[in-house]
Amino acid sequence: MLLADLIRDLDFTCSGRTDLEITDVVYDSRQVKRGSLFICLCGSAVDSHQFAGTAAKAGAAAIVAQRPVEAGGASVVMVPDTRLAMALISAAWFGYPAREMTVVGITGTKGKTTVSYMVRSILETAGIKTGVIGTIGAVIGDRVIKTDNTTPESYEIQSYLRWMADEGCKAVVMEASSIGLRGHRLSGIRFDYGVFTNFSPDHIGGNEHKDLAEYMACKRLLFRMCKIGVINVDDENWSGIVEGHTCALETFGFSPKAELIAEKEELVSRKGFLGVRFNLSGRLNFSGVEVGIPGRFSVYNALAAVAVCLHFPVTEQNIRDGLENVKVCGRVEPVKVPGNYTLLIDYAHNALAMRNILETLREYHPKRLVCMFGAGGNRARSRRFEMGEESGRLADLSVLTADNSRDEDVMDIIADIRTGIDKTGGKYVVIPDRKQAIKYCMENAQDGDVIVLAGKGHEDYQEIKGVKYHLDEREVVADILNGKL
Ligand SMILES: CC(=O)N[C@H]1[C@@H](OP(=O)(O)OP(=O)(O)OC[C@H]2O[C@@H](n3ccc(=O)[nH]c3=O)[C@H](O)[C@@H]2O)O[C@H](CO)[C@@H](O)[C@@H]1O[C@H](C)C(=O)N[C@@H](C)C(=O)N[C@H](CCC(=O)O)C(=O)O
Ligand SMILES: Nc1ncnc2c1ncn2[C@@H]1O[C@H](COP(=O)(O)OP(=O)(O)OP(=O)(O)O)[C@@H](O)[C@H]1O
Repeated sequence: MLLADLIRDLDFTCSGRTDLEITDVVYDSRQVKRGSLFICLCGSAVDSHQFAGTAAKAGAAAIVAQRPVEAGGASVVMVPDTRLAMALISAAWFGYPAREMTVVGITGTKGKTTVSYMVRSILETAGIKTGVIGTIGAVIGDRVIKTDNTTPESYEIQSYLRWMADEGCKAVVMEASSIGLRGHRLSGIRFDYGVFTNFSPDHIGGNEHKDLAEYMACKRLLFRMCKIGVINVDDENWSGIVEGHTCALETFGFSPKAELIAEKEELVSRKGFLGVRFNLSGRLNFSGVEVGIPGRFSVYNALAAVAVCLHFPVTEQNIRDGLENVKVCGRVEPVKVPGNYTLLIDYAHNALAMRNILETLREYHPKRLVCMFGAGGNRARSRRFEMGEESGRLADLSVLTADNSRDEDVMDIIADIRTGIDKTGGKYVVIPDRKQAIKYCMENAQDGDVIVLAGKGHEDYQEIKGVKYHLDEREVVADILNGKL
């Protein structure tokens, strides 16, 4: 592709030729080859403008920069912001794949992943092939490309969008993190729908946001990039989030002022199913809609998903089936077992997440709430005491085992967890081998128990002494049921 075609959407000045053939677009100098276009970025640790000369020596045909650089004979494209430039160049490089699909973006402090999967579940039930890009990875059906970030770098996003369009996806749902929005990872994409789930203090400090105001300002950006904003009006911050919006607005919530309203929600518990049931009114009139994810907040996530899906050719039955059967990999994910108890896999690996999940599950009044977990090695010790305290307080039985112990001895980690549990008088057993701990939970399950395997979620490995061993808890459960373990 010619440099001129790649940069035509940018506000730029160029020294050097623009009729050069570009062989690749890269933003890491170590990957530059002959004919590459190298984009200099100001990162949190490194300002890669310093590598422009090295990139030119390695054969880069052109360099994109936001300040003067030493670039040998390469053409230099000067832009005000190289991250914005990278998003626009990447979109051009991959042939504007977002234009070939209906694009949904989800922002908010909590619920982004869950709403994405709910939208996908409803659309795919209606036969609309849907890709997802978010915390779990770039996903089509069972295929997952793991991502480092909830909202990956713009180049990666555009490459996943190309993959999805080429695979015949008609829609794509993307988690739009505030950091991703701030860093122009989503720039150049015209979202058909932008969703706001909720807003609470999070991601402040360190490399993230300087304060709450900046966090909100970044979330706001989505509603200047989409055609229709779908807004939770029960969240007290909603008007701050849509300030300066350029999209049409649609609303959901329990509030009678919302356009899509939930009513009469109740918790539902039956074998292998923990969820919520509610009625929909306002734009729809459905009674007894069930969502297969526990917690009252599932109603909000479902409302957001339904509000989006109403814009697609979906039937009432598609909505009902999609919500009832939705599964989010590793997030209170039910695993089928023959016994009369419920087995869940969840990602909770700190005290707050553990409290959230255990309090949510307590509301279902299980016979016993059993929590199996460990804690990561080479990480803050306080986390272990706190997790021990939460599980000791909220679970009827804690099964202590290994997580990613890394370089530490698993028994030392468990000793710290026990210190926390001992404060509460909660019951526990210690089974350091994680597979054996799962087996113990299943073999000792009682009718009506809810058992949560906490910590691994969607991960499929266990890291011990520098080695990542394969461990997928779904496979472990299957092996136990098949008598292989
Ligand atoms: C603070 C931050 O946003 N960091 C992200 C950033 O890394 P960085 O700024 O540290 O990069 P850097 O090391 O300074 O390098 C800058 C540039 O120099 C280049 N380089 C470096 C060395 C060299 O020899 N040559 C060279 O060209 C690098 O390729 C890079 O382009 O760019 C990386 C690649 O795109 C990201 O993976 C990384 O996210 C880190 C992992 C991270 O934790 N980010 C968090 C803050 C984040 O983005 N979180 C959000 C929100 C999550 C949520 O809401 O739940 C997310 O979307 O994930
Ligand atoms: N609408 C909601 N309101 C409050 N809590 C929620 C909501 N949805 C999910 N949660 C809780 O937050 C946890 C994370 O949910 P989810 O992964 O969908 O959110 P996320 O926005 O993608 O979060 P993260 O950025 O932390 O990955 C869930 O396990 C659940 O406990």
